[in-house]
Amino acid sequence: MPELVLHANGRTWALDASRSYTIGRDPQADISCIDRRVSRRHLVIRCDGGTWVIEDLGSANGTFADGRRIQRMEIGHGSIIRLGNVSTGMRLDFTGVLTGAPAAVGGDQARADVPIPAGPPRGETRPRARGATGGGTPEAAATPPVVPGPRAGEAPGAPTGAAAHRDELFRPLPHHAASDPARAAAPRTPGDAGDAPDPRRCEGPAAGPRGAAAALSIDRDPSGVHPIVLGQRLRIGRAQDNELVVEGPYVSRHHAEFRPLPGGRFEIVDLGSHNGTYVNGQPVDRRIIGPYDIVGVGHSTFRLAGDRLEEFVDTGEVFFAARNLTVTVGRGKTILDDVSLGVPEKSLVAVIGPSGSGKSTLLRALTGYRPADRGQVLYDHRDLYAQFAELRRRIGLVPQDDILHKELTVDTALKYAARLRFPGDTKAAERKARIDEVLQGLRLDVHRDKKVASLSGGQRKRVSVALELLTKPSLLFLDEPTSGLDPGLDRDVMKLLRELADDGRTVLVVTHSVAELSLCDRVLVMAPGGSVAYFGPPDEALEFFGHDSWPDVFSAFENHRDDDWGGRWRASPQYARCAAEIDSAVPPRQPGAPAAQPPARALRPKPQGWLGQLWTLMRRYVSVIASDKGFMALMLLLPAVLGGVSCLIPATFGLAPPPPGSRFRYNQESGTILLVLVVGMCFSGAANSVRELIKERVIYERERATGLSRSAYLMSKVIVLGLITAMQGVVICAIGFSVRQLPAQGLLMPTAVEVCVVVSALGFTAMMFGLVISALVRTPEKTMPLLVMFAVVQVVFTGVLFKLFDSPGIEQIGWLMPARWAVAGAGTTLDLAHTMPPWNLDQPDDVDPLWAHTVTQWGIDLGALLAIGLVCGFAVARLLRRHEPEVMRD
Ligand SMILES: Nc1ncnc2c1ncn2[C@@H]1O[C@H](COP(=O)(O)OP(=O)(O)OP(=O)(O)O)[C@@H](O)[C@H]1O
Repeated sequence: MPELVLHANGRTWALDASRSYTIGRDPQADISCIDRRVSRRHLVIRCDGGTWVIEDLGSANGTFADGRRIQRMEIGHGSIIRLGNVSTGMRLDFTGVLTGAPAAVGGDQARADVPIPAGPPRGETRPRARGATGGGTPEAAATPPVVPGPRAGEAPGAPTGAAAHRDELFRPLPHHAASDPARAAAPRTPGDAGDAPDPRRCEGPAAGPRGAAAALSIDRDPSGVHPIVLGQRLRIGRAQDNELVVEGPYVSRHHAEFRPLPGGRFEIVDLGSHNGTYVNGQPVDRRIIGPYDIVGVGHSTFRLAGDRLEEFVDTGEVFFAARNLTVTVGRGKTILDDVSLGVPEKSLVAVIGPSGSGKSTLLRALTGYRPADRGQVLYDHRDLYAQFAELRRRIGLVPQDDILHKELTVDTALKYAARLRFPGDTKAAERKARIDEVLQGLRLDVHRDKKVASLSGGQRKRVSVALELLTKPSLLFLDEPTSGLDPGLDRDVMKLLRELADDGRTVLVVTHSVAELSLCDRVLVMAPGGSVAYFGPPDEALEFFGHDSWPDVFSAFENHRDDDWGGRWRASPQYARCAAEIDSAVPPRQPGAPAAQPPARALRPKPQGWLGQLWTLMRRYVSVIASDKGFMALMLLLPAVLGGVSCLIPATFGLAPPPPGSRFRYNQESGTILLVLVVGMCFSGAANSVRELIKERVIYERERATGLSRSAYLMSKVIVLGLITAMQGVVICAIGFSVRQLPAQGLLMPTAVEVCVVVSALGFTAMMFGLVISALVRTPEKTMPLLVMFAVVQVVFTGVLFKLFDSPGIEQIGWLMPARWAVAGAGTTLDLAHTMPPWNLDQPDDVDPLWAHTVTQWGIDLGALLAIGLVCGFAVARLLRRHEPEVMRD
């Protein structure tokens, strides 16, 4: 059998071909190490049919050979393998064994453990080998002698078993270097795993202490271990009376519970938490947990490990990567072309590029708003798209437009935002404490009582950032936060972002401004066509492009749009360096796994949160309206004026039929007055709502991504606007009827009340039509023409101007018009069919059937009116969907 010698960090093991060896951080591994980049069970070495092979066991950070990530590889004399990182990962050297060299570990032994002083393997300087073949020649290095017995420098009799060397196999954790003064002071050599990271160098996530820690996802060491007592439940939540207290803005007081099952198994049960409990990124109500399942509660994840529960807290220092992101639109036009990047934790990354180069598209792909058609986004090694339901809460996004209601004060706006995002059982004091903390952190506390509208552009941007920071995101994305700001404010905002990154999160900012790029760790330059032209330290970028200034670079993009900028980047040595690093951080894609969207179920808000959301949204909406004095005045003025103008129409008998004995048989003006009132109400109702959705579309889009319920949002609009519109209906009718004579008797109620009910119902339906328009258009300017069109069409279809019934086609179109049913409803009460002159005086009984003076017809007319409103409600819900992040469209 061929034998093999493994050299790692100055130690040597002779491997026995009759057995296999696992390497990993797991104390139970055959060869155990403590490097954080190495997975618990990282790889296995075994002799397969006479050939030695290594096989990666699905490690998080990968196994590398010859600069490439490998899954399985034959190894032999001279093989060099890296664990956890392509260039700085733990190095394993394999060499052959001299004839007669003892194979130290037998099949019945637990571990390979024969240290032998070995010569340097190919290509690397290592301590010289001792023994006859020493001397430093390549040959000598290639055939190191195997010397059984104690390690060099080890006292005879010292333990030589696995336990003895386990902690020494690999050098101390890179991230421990800083806390080890001797090591920290020692001169460093390139490739030393303990090198301090320079995030401005394109060294990838695991290049240094911080990278190593972040690149491990669930594979990192737990931040806490909680013993599980057999047969006992373990409740998780924010409240102190839980067995396991977990802090965080997304954790409910009593969030979830681990419950024992027969056979020593456990299940996780969600206790009706506000933000959900997740298993492997998918929301669950109840699920049996296996050893490989990851349970997510807020920013913490848990894993069962025997009789313990390991907790991993996401403190914000996570590695974020994207690989091969490609977005195509229309008939296959590529607007994002194979974009890859790896962002170490605590980095500030700027995305720049000419207009239309795909910066916003990239941002939407990275945040999961519009997942890429191809490629992966990895958050701490977890697939963001597949686990968006859970991971979306770790991402903050500040869009280009402000995500706060300008009419509110900073304090009030943040209070409502906190109410919507935090669990329903969060106390007001807890929310206030977090708001205070964020405002102080961003030096905004002096502005807290000012209206958002009164703040400068830079301050407003800070408030938007404050809003996002409420929930402590690990990743913060900003879309052109400095657009429209003067250079001073531009610098302020960028400095703020630098501070935020240094504080323990990754910040990625899309910007047009290149003035403050030096504050960033990396810059991603997008080229026309959506490809990457450069990704790396900002101070190397201009040299890479061969220009002296950024305007020159942008001019080059403009003048050579068709050049293969992406190809030039991919052919560069800088790319090779970065790509290898990105690959080293990205676990291989599971075969056949699509860049999937999360299951729809994952996106539904918890039912118990719906009413709370509705209540908060309604209160916020009322606050916004109440603080907008102009809007309030208009709301009162409009019905008053419309009701008033109807009084100007001369009408001897008002809305009533001529009295018996009068020389007039009919009252033509009654129809005209009703037409004015109805059209006035139509216009008023639709005007109330026509801008309401479009004007806060950005806010809705952002809040929807954080879990806002679409139906709660829509309902808040319907209820508040519905009430306002109904009140306007009362005002219109009160003024309009004040000078008019009405028929003495209604069908069910007093005539004025009965007509007023119909007019108010019309206002409601018109308001719903307004919402449809508001959800339909892409810009607020388009609402006005549509509003006017709606009002004019209603005039035509009132049924008062010409005969609608018995007119095939027109009659059926009329059924779709709220004004048609409103006039009909009021007409039944007023008996308009016999008050107005018939269309044909020779046929006085040929009257509109919808105007029949009966209770049933009144009910039908009113019902049809409200049904149209309901249909509009469904239409709005569908249309709203179009403006939501793609992943939220359930
Ligand atoms: N849904 C879409 N359908 C078709 N083309 C699209 C779509 N979305 C974006 N594009 C096109 O893709 C290109 C990139 O758009 P994107 O908004 O990402 O660029 P950008 O770099 O952010 O531009 P700017 O700096 O002007 O904001 C543009 O040419 C744009 O017209």
